[in-house]
Amino acid sequence: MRERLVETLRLHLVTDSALCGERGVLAVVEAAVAGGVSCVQLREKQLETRAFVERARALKAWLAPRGVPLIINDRVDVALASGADGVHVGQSDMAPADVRRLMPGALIGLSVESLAQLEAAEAAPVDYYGVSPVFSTATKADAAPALGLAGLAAIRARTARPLVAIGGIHAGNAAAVLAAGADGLAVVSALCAAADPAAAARLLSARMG
Ligand SMILES: Cc1ncc(COP(=O)(O)OP(=O)(O)O)c(N)n1
Ligand SMILES: Cc1nc(C(=O)O)sc1CCOP(=O)(O)O
Ligand SMILES: [Mg+2]
Repeated sequence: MRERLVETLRLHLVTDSALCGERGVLAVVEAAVAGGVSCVQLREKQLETRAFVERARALKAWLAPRGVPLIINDRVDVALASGADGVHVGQSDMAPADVRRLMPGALIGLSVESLAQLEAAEAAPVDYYGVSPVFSTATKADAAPALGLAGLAAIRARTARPLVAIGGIHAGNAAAVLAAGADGLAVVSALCAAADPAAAARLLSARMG
């Protein structure tokens, strides 16, 4: 059960429509999945709700036959309306227990940015943690201070739950992040801003061993 979940979370694409540019989010997702992405999180901070649901439905329709789960960032209503597989929430988003009540079978991810947040989260109904950010990143303006590999390792030592590392991760540091204890990697710019997202995903997968 845990092994299957970890396999699913292994290479997690978090979308950014500005970085995808004129190619569009769906085209970048298609290429990244062809290159080895195992899970997609649709993250839309500006899109109006109706357009967000439509984009989520289009992604779900393309991903489902390929066995790749769709996770929605922040928005349980969008996840429910689109039939998505899960929701990723942060420390100020809807509490995991409330997400679980609304979506009993969903894959629920929670961001943890410190050991204190981890301790508080261990009793919550969460399937995986987003350990964030491991390295500093320009992609999220309000990210917490970087944990570094030592911070990730300290979190690894305190929980058996799957850890998905995020923040500043690319092919050049992927192996080190896994060696520090991550089960999976979540990336935005290394895929969404890549000239060839399929090739970028293949390189990341290769570096993950
Ligand atoms: C896998 C993963 N980890 C962490 C985050 C960050 O979530 P959050 O703290 O809610 O910040 P926003 O993404 O909502 O800006 C994530 N999205 N995915
Ligand atoms: C979506 C997100 N959440 C973060 C957090 O620290 O919670 S960092 C981040 C963006 C990561 O982008 P990139 O792979 O381009 O560094
Ligand atoms: Mg959030």
